[in-house]
Amino acid sequence: MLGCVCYQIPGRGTGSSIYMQALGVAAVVNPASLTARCLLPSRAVGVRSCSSMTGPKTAKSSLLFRQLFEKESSTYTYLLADVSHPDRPAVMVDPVDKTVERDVALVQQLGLKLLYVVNTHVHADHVTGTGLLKAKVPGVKSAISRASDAKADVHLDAGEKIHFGDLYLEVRPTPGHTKGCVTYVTGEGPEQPSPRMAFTGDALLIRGCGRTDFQGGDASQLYKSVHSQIFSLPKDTLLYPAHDYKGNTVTTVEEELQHNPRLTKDEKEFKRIMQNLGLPYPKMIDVAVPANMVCGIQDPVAMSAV
Ligand SMILES: N[C@@H](CCC(=O)N[C@@H](CSS)C(=O)NCC(=O)O)C(=O)O
Repeated sequence: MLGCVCYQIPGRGTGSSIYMQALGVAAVVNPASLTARCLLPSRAVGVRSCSSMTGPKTAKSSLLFRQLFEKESSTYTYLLADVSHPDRPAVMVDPVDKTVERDVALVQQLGLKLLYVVNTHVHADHVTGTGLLKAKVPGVKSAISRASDAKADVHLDAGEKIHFGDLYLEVRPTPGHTKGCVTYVTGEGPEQPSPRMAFTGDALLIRGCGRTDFQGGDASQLYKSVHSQIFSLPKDTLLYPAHDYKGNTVTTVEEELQHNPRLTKDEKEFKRIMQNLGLPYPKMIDVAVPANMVCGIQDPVAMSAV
């Protein structure tokens, strides 16, 4: 596990809490007081009624953020929570079955209420922890893109928002590594984390990108997805991938626009690079894909005993 020390930095912004990860770059500040608003679209996940949103709010949203690592598959799991909200509601992105005990313990220790476990896509290299988390944490809902065709409690479409307290993640479709890949991006606005943060799954890796040779992969589509949905974000947006094989933890749009050895090329050259990666298939692909199409629950009878 990398960087799980939480620092609270006083005196920044207008009294808001800042939580900073030890090894990551993420420093999340929400300086502005919330004002009366009703931004939730009817398709938003975690919809609250507009009446509960009226009237000025004086509380400030503070993001608690953790980047967690599973070493066998080099997978990052992310935990986000609104710790200004009395319920401390939380969302987990891309958990791994092997580290669910650790993740549940962390959620409990931090006093969080886990609302959603969301996946960026149907992973091919590890079994998601989603099913185990659903069994261990009462009330938690699984979510994945509708385009993935995978089973889940909530199917997400482009532009939908996953709300946790006063914070949210926006769903951006980024197919190409798989047909159902999405990137989750923190909200836009004065009360949302700044800089923004994007959880890119395997669409964008640090100085790389997801392979495109199975699960509906398509190099042209991936190129367009990354350029239109990720590189169009503000330059300082922090990018958090689902994997890193070299010990990196985070990058930015600006860094990848300058230094990504694949995605800085034109589309033709990108396709040529992707056709010649020569990577062996992930060792667990035959187990992982069918398991992840059902949120990691391969045997419902066995799971009911968990
Ligand atoms: N060796 C690993 C799998 C490594 C791999 O193929 N990673 C994928 C993401 S997980 S499907 C990938 O897209 N890699 C791109 C790259 O450039 O490395 C295993 O056997 O599990």
